[in-house]
Formats: sequence, structure tokens, C-alpha cells
Amino acid sequence: MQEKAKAKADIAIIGGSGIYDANLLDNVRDVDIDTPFGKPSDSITVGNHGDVGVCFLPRHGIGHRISPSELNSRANIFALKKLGVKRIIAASAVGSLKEELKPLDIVIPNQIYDRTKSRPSTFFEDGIVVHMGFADPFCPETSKTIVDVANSKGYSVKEGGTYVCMEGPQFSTRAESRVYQSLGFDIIGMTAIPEAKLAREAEICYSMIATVTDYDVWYEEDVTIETVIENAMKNEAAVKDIIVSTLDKLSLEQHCMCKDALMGAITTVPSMIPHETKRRLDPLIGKYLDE
Ligand SMILES: CSC[C@H]1O[C@H](OP(=O)(O)O)[C@H](O)[C@@H]1O
Ligand SMILES: Nc1ncnc2[nH]cnc12
Repeated sequence: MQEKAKAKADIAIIGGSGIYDANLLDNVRDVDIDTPFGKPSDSITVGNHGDVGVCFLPRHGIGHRISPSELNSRANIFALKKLGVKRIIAASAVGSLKEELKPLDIVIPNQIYDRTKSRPSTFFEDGIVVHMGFADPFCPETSKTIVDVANSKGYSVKEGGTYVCMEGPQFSTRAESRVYQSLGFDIIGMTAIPEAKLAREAEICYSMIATVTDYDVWYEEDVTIETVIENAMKNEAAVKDIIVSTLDKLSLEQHCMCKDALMGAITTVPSMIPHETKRRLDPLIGKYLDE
């Protein structure tokens, strides 16, 4: 009997609110992956687009079962690393903090302001300490490709902008929203942290296509889930169209700082890292510890 090929993917798409399927891939199969941090949000759909191995993970699980604070982002990113993923394109629904950013606009953010409160946001614990740079949280190479592709297809996208990541799951109070708006942040969501931090720790490029679904409450009466999902779904075709064309253009070789992010960042003396920790984290740190 022919053995089933090991599932592999170069690029991952993480679907956010309103984007739950991978109908843009060919030859798909669903794989269940276990990680030292538990199970990802759902089965991962692995397939291809042309010659490129691509996989899809619905961030909140099929049926939108997992709240932002409960997401097991460590399992999600570790599972993608085990598949061999080099780049992640993450889709997100966001509120607008600027009058000129209207519902259905698309933003490719380049900064994050972290306002989360209780999320495990590192792989490195249990006898290993890693301090890495995170000044530029999104991959410049992947983001540039997305922006170029979107522009060439006639979509008007905003290049750059600060995504403030709140804890949720409740939306902001009016006072919070006004503060974020007055600080000059552009968009608000609940999921970029710790996803972006963990992707960087895993040396995976991470970029986001954010769809504006609402003006947050600094501007409008209230944010409702109906409006958010309705607008996210209205933009689903555009987001997928940009993603598919980006898959055609993305280099599979990483030329950015993301690919060596761990170099020089492992602070613990290698001989003092517990054997079990080394074993668990081998897909992340093995290349730095081989004699
Ligand atoms: C469904 S409304 C709030 C929810 O939508 C965004 O999720 P995602 O980034 O996965 O599209 C936002 O961050 C909240 O988690
Ligand atoms: N206004 C908002 N605040 C936080 N997350 C959101 N996701 C979509 N709209 C949002």
C-alpha cells in the first residue's frame, strides 16, 4: 500500500472572523496536528496553489467556537512550524480609529500596540530564556508583496498603520476607544497578539490583511457583532482574491530578519537548558543547539 505523504506547507493562511474556509486551495486534506502546547484551533487544511504548498487554519475554529482570550496561539503557530510553514498571511476583522478608514477598507498594518492582559505569549519557559527584538512586528517582505499585489489588482489598501490589540472579548468602552483614537492608533482588534510574537519566535514571517468592519465607539453609537461579521463577509472575496494573487508572487525564500530572529536571542547557556525543554522545542531551537 502506498504510504500517505507527510503533510507540508510553505505558506499558511490564518482565517479570522468571517473567513472560515480554504476554498482557494487545490488537492486539500485536513490534518490533525498535536503540539507540546496542545491542539490548534481546528484541523488544518493542507493543499496547494500551483507549485506552492499552502495550508489554512480558521483562527476561532469552524463554527467560531474560540474567543480571542482563549485562543491557543502557541499550538496554532507550533503546528504551522511543524508543517514547515515559512510565511503566514493572517486575515483579521478590525474596528477603525480614524475617520478616513471606512468600513470595508483594507489595511496592511506595520505596527502593533499591545493591550492584552492574560495570554501566554512565548514558547520559551521551563529553563530557557529568550529575549528577541520585536520592534517591527510584521514581516516587511510579505507585507510589501501583499500591498503591491493589492494595488496592481486595483484594490485601494492602506499601507502601514498601528493595530492596537485589546483583550476582549467585550468591545471597548467609549473612554478606551477615545484614548486609542487620540493616541493616533489606526485600527483595533483582539487577535494579533500573541500570534505575531509567536510567529517571530518561530522565525515565521507574519503579515496581516485587516478588513475594517466598523468605526469603533469613539465615532459610532455601538459596535455590533452583526455589523462586524456582515462586513467581514462582504470583503471575504476581495481578501481571498488578494491572498491568491499574493501566493503567486511571494518568494518561498525568506530574505528578511524573521528567518534568523532567534539568532543571538537565546539567553540561557545551552548546556543548562533542561533536556526535556530542548526536546519539546526542537522544531524551534534545534538548529541553534546542534553541536
Ligand atoms: C467577531 S468580532 C470580534 C473579533 O473579530 C476579530 O477577530 P479576527 O482578528 O480573528 O478576525 C477581533 O479581533 C475579535 O476577535
Ligand atoms: N471595534 C472592534 N474592536 C475590537 N475588535 C474588533 N474586531 C472588529 N471590530 C472590532
